[in-house]
Amino acid sequence: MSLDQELAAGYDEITVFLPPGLRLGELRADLFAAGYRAAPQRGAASGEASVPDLDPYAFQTRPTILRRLAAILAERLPDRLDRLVAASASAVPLTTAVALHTGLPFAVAGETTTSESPPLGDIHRGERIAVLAALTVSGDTAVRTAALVQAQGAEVCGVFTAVDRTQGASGLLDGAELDLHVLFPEGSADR
Ligand SMILES: O=C(O)c1cc(=O)[nH]c(=O)n1[C@@H]1O[C@H](COP(=O)(O)O)[C@@H](O)[C@H]1O
Repeated sequence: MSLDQELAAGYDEITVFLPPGLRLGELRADLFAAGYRAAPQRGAASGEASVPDLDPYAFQTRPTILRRLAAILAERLPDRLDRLVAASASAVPLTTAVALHTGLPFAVAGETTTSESPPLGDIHRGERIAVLAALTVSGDTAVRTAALVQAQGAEVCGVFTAVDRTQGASGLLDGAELDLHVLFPEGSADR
């Protein structure tokens, strides 16, 4: 059975009959299988040990994955949150899904976002905000987004990412005094 057939046949609802560990394990396998599939191999041309790219759109554009991801991430958000902010365009599908799941409004930061051109959508002074990413690598995008949110006078209550490629984001966010919450830290076993 192909990945497409398996995902189409599989349930995508959270069910009380599935233990949480199994639920997470199945989502992890589906997410990485979809994310690596179409992605090019970094370093392959230069002869270095190749590391596959992970395409955040490939796993977020499957409703069976996105719906479960949003439900699980929503459970991990802190209480008394006022808003979500997507750290980049590639975090918009996940942020939209979590917003629908929780009822929280959201704003979007993009590559062109600067202090003169703040994230799209409302952000109000004093709000408690979670920054959402589909994927963190160096953590730079998340840190820049958090700084822009803070520049609007809002409080960043953590950065939540579906996947961290374990290539430095936790150190960078630590240095910026931001809490990084990772659903799936990428390991060699995921490839
Ligand atoms: O830029 C990357 O290194 C990257 C590698 C990869 O495998 N997949 C991938 O999506 N990216 C990009 O990495 C961004 C986040 O990178 P950092 O800002 O370094 O955390 C994402 O928004 C993607 O645009």
